[in-house]
Amino acid sequence: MTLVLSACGHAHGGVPVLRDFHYELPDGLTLLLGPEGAGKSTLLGIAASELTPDSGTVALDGEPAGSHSYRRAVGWMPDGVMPMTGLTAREFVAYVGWLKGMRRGKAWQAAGRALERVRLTEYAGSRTSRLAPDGLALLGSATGLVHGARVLLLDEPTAGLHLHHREVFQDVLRELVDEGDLRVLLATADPATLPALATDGAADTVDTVTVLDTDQDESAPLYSGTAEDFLSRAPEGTARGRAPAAALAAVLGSGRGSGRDSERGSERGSERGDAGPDGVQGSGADGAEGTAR
Ligand SMILES: Nc1ncnc2c1ncn2[C@@H]1O[C@H](COP(=O)(O)OP(=O)(O)OP(=O)(O)O)[C@@H](O)[C@H]1O
Repeated sequence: MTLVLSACGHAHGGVPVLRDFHYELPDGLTLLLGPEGAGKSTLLGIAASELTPDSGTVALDGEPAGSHSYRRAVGWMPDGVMPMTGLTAREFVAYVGWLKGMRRGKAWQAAGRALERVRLTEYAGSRTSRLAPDGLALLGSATGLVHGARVLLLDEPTAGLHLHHREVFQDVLRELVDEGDLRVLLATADPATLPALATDGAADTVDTVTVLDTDQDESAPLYSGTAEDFLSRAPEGTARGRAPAAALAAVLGSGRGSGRDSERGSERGSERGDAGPDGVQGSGADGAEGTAR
């Protein structure tokens, strides 16, 4: 099962974000990192067929994005789940299933199962407007799963959550991936989104880390590698808790040091007065499993 973006181009307001972009979603759980404006939401939106690329193709096992089977197979949780006043958690999830083309009865049954998978069964009858932020994040995942998704796309799902709730969310995601035929792509600007990255559980939790940057050549991610390889990019002696942020800074630093500033990157960089990521120069170990360009 493979979700592939081939030669995709997309511009916002005439400024290219992706150009001739190729991406194949890896197995398991992939963390998509990068600073604000790097194009993470754009990539997710295209993969979710919420955005139509200006050029190129998107397909899951040969089924084109936008087709009925593609939409059923790909679940998407956009940045920030808005509760629907008046609907219970189960009604909300069932409603999303119905929007995805399920019959009402099936959507209702599937909503119960989806809530169980994200550990929200006890809140099934609660109004969505009453759910705490962590409950909403889990609810968003349930809406992504209700229609039997094989790919789950999550945009900043844990923004603003306390550490404990991020840990619960991370454990739920890992369980979902380990249960079987599900790939997850989680986009965030914050490498501490999944607490495991800052502990020794990184390799068991995150399968792949992919990095986009504003300054990259838009045809491929700046970096893609295992969690272990990614963390090894942090300068030697970095405390484990700081390793995710330091590794990201190093990867971004090595990309920006390569002198391949894109049109978009140059524009964005000058807009922000951005002189580079925290002054960290990228070097790090050359992991065999990762690619940094
Ligand atoms: N609807 C839009 N109209 C105009 N420009 C947009 C639009 N959406 C995104 N952009 C611009 O495209 C670039 C990529 O945005 P995108 O949201 O994909 O990045 P991101 O990595 O997800 O950033 P963030 O974490 O801030 O959401 C940014 O410079 C952004 O300002």
